Amino acid sequence: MGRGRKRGGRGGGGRGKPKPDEYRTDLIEKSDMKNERFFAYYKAQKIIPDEEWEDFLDALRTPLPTTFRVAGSRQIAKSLNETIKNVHVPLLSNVTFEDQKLPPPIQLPWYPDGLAWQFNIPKKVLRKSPEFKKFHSFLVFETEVGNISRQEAVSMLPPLFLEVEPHHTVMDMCAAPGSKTAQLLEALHAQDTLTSTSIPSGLLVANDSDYKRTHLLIHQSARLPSPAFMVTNLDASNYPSIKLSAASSTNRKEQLLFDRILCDVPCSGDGTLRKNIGIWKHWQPNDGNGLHGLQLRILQRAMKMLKSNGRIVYSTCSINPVENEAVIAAALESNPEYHLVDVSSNLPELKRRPGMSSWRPTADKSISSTYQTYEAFVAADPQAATSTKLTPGHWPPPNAHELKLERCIRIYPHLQDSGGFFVAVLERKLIEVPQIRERKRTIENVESSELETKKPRLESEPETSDTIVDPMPGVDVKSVTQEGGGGGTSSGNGSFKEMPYTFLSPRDPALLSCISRLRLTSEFPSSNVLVRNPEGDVVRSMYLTNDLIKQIILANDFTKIRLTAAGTKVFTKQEGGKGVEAQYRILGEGLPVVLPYTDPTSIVNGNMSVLKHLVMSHYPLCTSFEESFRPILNNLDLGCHIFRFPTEELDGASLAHDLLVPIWKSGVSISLMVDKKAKNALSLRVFGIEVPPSIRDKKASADGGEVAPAGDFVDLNEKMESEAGAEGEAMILEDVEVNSEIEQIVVQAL
Ligand SMILES: C[S@@+](CC[C@H](N)C(=O)[O-])C[C@H]1O[C@@H](n2cnc3c(N)ncnc32)[C@H](O)[C@@H]1O
Repeated sequence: MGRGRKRGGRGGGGRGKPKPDEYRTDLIEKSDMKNERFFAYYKAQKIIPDEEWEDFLDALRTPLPTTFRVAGSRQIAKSLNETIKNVHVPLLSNVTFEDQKLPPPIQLPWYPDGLAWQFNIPKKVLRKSPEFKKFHSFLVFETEVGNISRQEAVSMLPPLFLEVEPHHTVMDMCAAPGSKTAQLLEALHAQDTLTSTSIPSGLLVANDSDYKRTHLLIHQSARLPSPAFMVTNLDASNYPSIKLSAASSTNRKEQLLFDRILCDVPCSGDGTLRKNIGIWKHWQPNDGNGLHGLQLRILQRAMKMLKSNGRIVYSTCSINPVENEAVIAAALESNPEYHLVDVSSNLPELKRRPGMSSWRPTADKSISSTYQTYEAFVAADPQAATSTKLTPGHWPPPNAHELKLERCIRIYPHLQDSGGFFVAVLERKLIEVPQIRERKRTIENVESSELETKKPRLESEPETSDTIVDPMPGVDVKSVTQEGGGGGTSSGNGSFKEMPYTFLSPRDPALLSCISRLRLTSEFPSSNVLVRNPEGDVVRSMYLTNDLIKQIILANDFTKIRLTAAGTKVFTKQEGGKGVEAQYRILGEGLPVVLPYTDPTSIVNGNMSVLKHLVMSHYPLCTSFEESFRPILNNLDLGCHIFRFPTEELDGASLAHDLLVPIWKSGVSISLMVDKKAKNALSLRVFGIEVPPSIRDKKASADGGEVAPAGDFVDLNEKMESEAGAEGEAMILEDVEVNSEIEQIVVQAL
């Protein structure tokens, strides 16, 4: 997408003849989908052969089909994909609406393991056809819990070309709203099983310069909780060095370098015309011209942060060579240790066109002329040359053919009914440069590349060799915060108001109580648990990180790297309700992370009818469960437990794999501690029905309030536009709270 400007277009709609208002919020007739500047500019670039021009325009004027990806960890995705293939598609294969046969969803042929789908059904049909309505509900609820991601087909490409593995250190430079971040996280977690999350040795840093948008990244990550994930809020073109712990002999801090970097840079977004139809009205070549400098600086900064033999994927949703090949060419010119990778045999079913080696920029809004060389441009209009942002780097370099720019990938809308897109895969040759010299060069190069200066938001980091306070695991020291390393506070960094990250002592009483409550084994990495306050008080939530993230937090001033999130939340404080003391409970999102360390004898085994009762009722009384299960419930201590429901089929309902859920036992009832939307998704998946509204929902509805709307099946970029004004915190899903007030309502109602 582009720079987050307001756009009215919405995806969906069919290829037939749906009325425009079925998928458009800002009406525009096909005949108005034109822009002479756009036509003149792209004809001059010769981006496609003349004989394809009309097909290209036709595709641009047709709404995009809906595409989605089955997300989540690999095994869960495969299991859900089977459900779509074997249950939903057959049900949708013979559906007619107003005497027209509707096509069922189809798999995108190029996406690995058939995990991406496309369908072309107008919104009206989704609302009115019972079969498609049910499918739509399924998509909405599975999206809410992160098992499905509505995402433009072409936007799924960059993470596939990055080829991330669990041991990789990965950076997503411009990550929000995070659809590609989610794909990268899934690749990092390739070793997760159906029920438990692995702790990768690598990490993913998701960065965005827009603070509000970083909260979308945090929201996204709650869908695939990872101790190996962190979010930063920095200008990617000036990203500071992240330090690792001091090397013991010299006490000098090494720089974190990356195996994989994604540069999905801000762009003019003209490849998204089918969705963002406002671009028809406003498009002009200076959109791309003005972004070239920032795009190049972001890519060049990434090139300095990559390990030898590492890989960078640069992508835009623009078809403008000034934002694409020109950036790649200029970056290769200044970084000769890099080359473009030939990925022509990857994703063989993907229809693509080679990158361009010649193009003709212009600064002229009405495109009366384009110029073959920078010199020709300056000669034609010396004044314009000084007043525009055009540089020689906007043009192809004289050695363009040597750079193998044809290895870049161009996707046009008419090739496979998608958006327009650009991808380039770059690798750094193995070089034997000592890392410490590399770091010095890094800083120098970044500074010298700041020709079109954008005032850096951060002060440059002092080159200190501060001592790191790193407690030995198992040694009972006072809580250690990353402030031990940098001594920074948020006040030192302008508007950055995040709370610090403080690691708990493994003997912290609150942590020990969680460990004993859940009977966690001694392998649980209890020295990697942190809280978000300077004193190390366990006020509300505890987070788990992997070793590498811990190392980074301890070695860096979190305000300098503007660390917005790190690790994943595992335990949270739960007020107990009547007669029950407050205690820490495991969160739904933390359970798969903690499960491998849980003593199996502490897990309570349930069955399908118990599950159904828990899902369909709100805070059911212990006495309302089947008789054989009541003694088990009676024997449980008050508070938090883990229940396991094994694979089973009962009365047409089926669990495809073991299900593990957090449960809370209060004085009189037990409840499933999962978010309302997750509960609905579970119910639809297992029992084929939605959860009936709770008493609280009914009461809210009677009072004229809003009751958990199912919402639309929207993609993150669209969601961004509508939620941009909302406070990030409000978007983070929280588990349901059980409190005495709700308990009372339940008891009264029963
Ligand atoms: C094309 S969008 C990224 C889409 C994202 N990769 C995804 O797949 O969901 C570009 C992002 O870059 C961010 N951005 C713009 N300028 C930036 C900069 N200088 N540094 C870092 N991020 C920047 C914008 O806030 C926007 O979220």
